Amino acid sequence: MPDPGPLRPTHGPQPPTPPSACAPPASSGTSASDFLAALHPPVGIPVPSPPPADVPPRTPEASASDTALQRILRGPTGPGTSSLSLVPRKAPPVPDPVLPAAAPPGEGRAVPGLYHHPVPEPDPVRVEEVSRRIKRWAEDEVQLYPEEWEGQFDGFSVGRYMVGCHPDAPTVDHLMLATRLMVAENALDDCYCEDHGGSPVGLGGRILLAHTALDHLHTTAEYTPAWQESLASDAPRRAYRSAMDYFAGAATPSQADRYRHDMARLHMGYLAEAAWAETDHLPEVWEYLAMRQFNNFRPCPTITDTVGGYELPADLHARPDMQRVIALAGNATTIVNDLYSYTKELNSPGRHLNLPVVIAEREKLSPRDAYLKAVEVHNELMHAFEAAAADLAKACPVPTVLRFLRGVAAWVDGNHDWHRTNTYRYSLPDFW
Ligand SMILES: CC(C)=CCC/C(C)=C(\C)COP(=O)(O)OP(=O)(O)O
Ligand SMILES: [Mg+2]
Repeated sequence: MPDPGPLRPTHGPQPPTPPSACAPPASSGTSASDFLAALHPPVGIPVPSPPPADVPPRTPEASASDTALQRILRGPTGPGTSSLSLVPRKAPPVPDPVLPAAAPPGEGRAVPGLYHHPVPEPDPVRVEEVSRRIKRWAEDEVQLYPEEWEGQFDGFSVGRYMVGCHPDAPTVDHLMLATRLMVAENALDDCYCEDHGGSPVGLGGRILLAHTALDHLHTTAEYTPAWQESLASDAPRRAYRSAMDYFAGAATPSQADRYRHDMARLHMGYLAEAAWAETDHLPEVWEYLAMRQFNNFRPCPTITDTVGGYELPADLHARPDMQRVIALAGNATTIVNDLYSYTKELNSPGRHLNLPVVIAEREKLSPRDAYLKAVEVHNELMHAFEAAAADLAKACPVPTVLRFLRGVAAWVDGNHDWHRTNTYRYSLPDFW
């Protein structure tokens, strides 16, 4: 392990980046395809299994949806897309003898036909250390959960999640920045919105007050103490405040502000979902996708530079093409959640919106066909993300942009791997 160095990114005084900073240097040679190829070095994990050969005879409706499944498994078919196919078209490639360690294939199955990139097994030494430290933080620093929720906390496997999503973090201290925030974000979702006492009723008030743990109240001397006390008054607020204090101590002011903005987006998404639940409104598919662009993992990949110990300058982060990359990455990762948490959410009380459920109801498809269509939506988002990232890498091949794009892509892949392997939390439907 190299010398950990300081936790705060090396940002120093930086002049604003002139637009010309993105002009490709004559010698860079960066092309969109070079960038894509370097993003996903091969790892020794088998591609998702195609459907078994001994399927029972199918009805005409099932045959039509099989065609959809085959299309997903086949992958894109245009010129130059053969490397994107999920089933071998010719002879299988010769295995690389020096592949990184593979996750045991028995630990959770990928959604068949889902376009994704396998990742190396997260470093077990780091996973163990992050898991140990996050439990101490949760129990001793923020009193996150009552004893009876300990099993669920452990089953969430946040250490494996964050080590897998941030392979370039220089130290465990850097990984802890992301891990605390991930735990805090989930604590608020569970306790305010979902199955640990959450409800759509009154959610706006609760979320706004919790948001002040991230974006502080600046008010008069008379009212400041009551606000300060409120930050210790429930587990989500204790977790938000502590996780944000650690994060802001390591981030630059603009990185901390980026995170606040992304969390405001997330909170707006929670509120739209809650408003629809209160009125039993079933959104159109595109409306659901718009809500899910906000109720979204976005705040997690966008801290990849702070966790990596460097800074993507604010003006490069704000570029419309970077914003598109980030939005597509967030959307693909969040639809991954909809697919893996489908059966968990079907079994939860009431109607829990997720993409397959909304497609089934709005487009009058069977649960299986709706699920397969949701896989196709995901795959299109993933391909759009990769194309947008490759275009941006070509248009702006500066080191921080390239590293940030790689960090976001690593987060996307690590997120998929965590969902695939978290069989404590998720299980696939019986559609194949
Ligand atoms: C970590 C983070 C920023 C979470 C915010 C939004 C969120 C909880 C998700 C995108 C996960 O979706 P969902 O609430 O459906 O989670 P589960 O399916 O219950 O795991
Ligand atoms: Mg879900």
